[in-house]
Amino acid sequence: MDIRFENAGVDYGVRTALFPLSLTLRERRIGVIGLNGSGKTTFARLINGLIKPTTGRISVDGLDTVGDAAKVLGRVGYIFQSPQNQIILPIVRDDIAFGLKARGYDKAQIETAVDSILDRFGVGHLGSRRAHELSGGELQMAALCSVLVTGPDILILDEPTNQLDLKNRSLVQNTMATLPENVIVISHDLPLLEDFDRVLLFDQGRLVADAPATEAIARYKEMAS
Ligand SMILES: Nc1ncnc2c1ncn2[C@@H]1O[C@H](COP(=O)(O)OP(=O)(O)OP(=O)(O)O)[C@@H](O)[C@H]1O
Repeated sequence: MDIRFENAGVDYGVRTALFPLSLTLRERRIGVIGLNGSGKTTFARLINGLIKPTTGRISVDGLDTVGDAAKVLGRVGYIFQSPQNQIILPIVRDDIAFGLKARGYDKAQIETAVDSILDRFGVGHLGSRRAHELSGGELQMAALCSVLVTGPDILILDEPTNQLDLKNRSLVQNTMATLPENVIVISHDLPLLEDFDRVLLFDQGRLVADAPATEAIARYKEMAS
C-alpha cells in the first residue's frame, strides 16, 4: 500500500475541515484519532475519493483519487460510521451479493462467497434478515461482510466498534489483527488501536501527531484532559 497526500486539504466555504498536509502511508495498521469535528472522517474519505480535495492531490498506489476515482473505489473499501447508510438492499444476503454481481461473479460463486463471509464472522443467521430490522451492532457486522466480500486491498473503518457488544468488539478487533488487507481505523475506542503500527492525531483540522500508537494516544489523552 502506498497512499500519498501531497499538500491536500479540504475547505467548506470559509470553514477549513482539513488544513493542507503531505504524508505517505505504508503501514499495515493505521489509526486515526482526535476530538469530535477534528477532521478524521474528512481525512479518511479523501483516501477513497468520497471527498475531493480543495487543494493538492491524493493518490492510492499511484492512482489519483479524482482522476482514477472508479479504480480507487474498487481498491479501497469504506465502512461508514452509520452502517444503515451502507446497506442498500432490503435483505442482508442480497446486499452482500450485490458487489459481487457487479463484479461479474456467477450465481454459484456468489452463494459460496456470501456463505463464507457470513460464516467467517459467525453471523450466518443474519443472512436472511431484513436490514432495517437489525440492531445497530448486527447492521455493523453486515456492513463489514458486504465490504470485505469484494476483496478490497485497503479497508477504512469509521468507528467500527461504536455499536458493538463485547463479543462482537473482540471479533472485530481480532479480525483487524489477522486481515491480510491494509486497515485504516478511525476510532474513539483507544484500546482498539493500542498495537497499531502508526496513529495520526488530528486537532481542529490539523495533523498534530503522527507517531507509534502509544505515543500518539498519550498525546491525545494529554490534549483532551
Ligand atoms: N459537508 C460539510 N459541510 C460543512 N462542514 C463540514 C462538512 N463535513 C464536515 N464539516 C466540518 O468539518 C469539520 C471536520 O469534520 P469531520 O467529520 O472530518 O470530523 P471528525 O473528526 O470525523 O468528527 P467526529 O469524531 O465527530 O466524527 C467539522 O467542523 C465539520 O463540522
